[in-house]
Amino acid sequence: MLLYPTLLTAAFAATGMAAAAPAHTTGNKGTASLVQVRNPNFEFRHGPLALAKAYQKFGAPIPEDLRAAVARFRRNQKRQTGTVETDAEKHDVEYLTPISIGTPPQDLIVDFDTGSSDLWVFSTEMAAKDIKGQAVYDPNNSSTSEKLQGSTWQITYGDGSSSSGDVYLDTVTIGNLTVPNQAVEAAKKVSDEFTDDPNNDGLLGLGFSSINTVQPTPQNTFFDNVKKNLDTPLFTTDLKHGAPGSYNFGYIDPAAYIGNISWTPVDNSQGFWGFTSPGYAVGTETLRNHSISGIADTGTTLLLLPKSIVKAYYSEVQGAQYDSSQGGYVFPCSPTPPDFVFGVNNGIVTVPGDMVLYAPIDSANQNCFGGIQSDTGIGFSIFGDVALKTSFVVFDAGGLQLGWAAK
Ligand SMILES: C[C@@H](SC(=N)N)c1ccc(Cl)cc1
Ligand SMILES: C[C@@H](SC(=N)N)c1ccc(Cl)cc1
Repeated sequence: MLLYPTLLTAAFAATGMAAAAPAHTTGNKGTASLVQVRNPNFEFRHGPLALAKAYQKFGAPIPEDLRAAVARFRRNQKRQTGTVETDAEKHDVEYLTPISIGTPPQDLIVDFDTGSSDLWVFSTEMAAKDIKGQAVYDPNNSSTSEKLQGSTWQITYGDGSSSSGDVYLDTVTIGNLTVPNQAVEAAKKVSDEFTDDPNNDGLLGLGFSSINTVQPTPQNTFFDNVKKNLDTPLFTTDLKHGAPGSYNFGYIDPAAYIGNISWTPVDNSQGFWGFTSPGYAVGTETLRNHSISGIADTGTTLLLLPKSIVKAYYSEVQGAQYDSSQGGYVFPCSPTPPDFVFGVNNGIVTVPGDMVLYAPIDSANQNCFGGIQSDTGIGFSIFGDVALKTSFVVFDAGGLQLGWAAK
C-alpha cells in the first residue's frame, strides 16, 4: 500500500464472501508407449500406491479401500518448503517479488500483500494507455491457461487505488513451489496509482481467502492452495530497510532471527492477519497498557496507530507537528527520533527511531515525514512495512497465530 504522505485517505480493502472453488485437475492427454528401463533410483516404498498405479495404468477401477489407502499415503508424504527474495523499492514504499505464471512461464514481479487475498496481474486484456512499463500476463500465450468462464473481480485498496478484470486458472510458481490451476486474476482496468507504478506488475494476496473478490465464486490464494504441500502451513516475512528481504513458505529459518519468537493469536474474522498488542512505549520508557487491535500488513507502507498513541509519540519528538498539507506528522530529519516499542503477547517489538524517520518531504532534507501515522477512519491499526521490517514475522495458518522475533 503506497500510503504515501498525501494519500492518507481512509478507504477499505475489498471484502469478498465465503468458500472458494476447488482447484481442478485435468486428465492425461494422449497416449505414448515407452520401452521400460529399470530405474536404479526407484525405491519401492508403498505397496498400495504401486498397486493403485498398476490398476490405473491398465484402466481398471481402483477398489475403494485401496483408493483410501493411497489417499492416506499421499497425505503423509514428505512436504515441501520454499523461499523467494523480495526487493524493497525506494523508501521501502513496497516490496516486489518475482513469480512465474503459465506454460511456458511468464515472469512478473508483484507486491506480496498480507492485507488482501487476490492474485491479480497486469494483462494483455488492458488498454495500452494503462500500461507504462509493467510486464503483462498473456493467457493466450500459455498452454495451461483455462478461462474461469463468467468470473470477474474488482478490488479497491486502502489508499483508494483499484483494479478489476476476469479470471484464468493457470500454473503459478513462486521459488520452487508450483500450484497448478491457481486462480490468476487478469486485469482489464487499473487505477492510475498502478499505471504510474512501473515496477509493479500486480499483487499476490496472502490474506485469508474469505476476502477474495472473485464473483460468483471466490477463489483460493496461492498460499491456501500450496499449504497442503508444505511441511507446515505457514509463511514468514523478513523485510529489510532498503535491501532485499525474503518470504519463506513451510518452514521457520532459525538463522533468520535472534532471541525468542513471541506468539499471539490471530483473529481472521475480517480476512486479515489480525492481532491485539497489549501496549506500547516511547523510547526507553516502560510499556504502557493500551490494547491495540490491528493487522500485520505487508501491503501497507507505514505503521498506522490510534491517534492518541501517535500524539503521545510525537509529543516526544522535537519540532514534530501535524502538517495538513502533507497529511500527517512531520518533524526535523535530525536528531533521530525516539524508538517506538509495541507489545506482542509478553514480548516486545522495537521500531528504531531511524525507521520512524520515513522520508524527507523536501529536497533540502530538512523535514521528514513520520513512519508512524494515525489509523483514524480505518477501524483498526495497521502494522505495515515500518513495523514488519524490524522483525522476522511468522504467519502461521496452522496455529492461527503470528510470531514476531527480533533479527
Ligand atoms: C501498487 C500500489 S498502488 C499505489 N501506488 N497506491 C499498491 C496498492 C495497494 C497495495 Cl495493497 C499495494 C500496493
Ligand atoms: C488493509 C490495507 S489495504 C491492503 N494491504 N490490501 C488498508 C486498508 C485500509 C486503509 Cl485506510 C489502509 C490500508
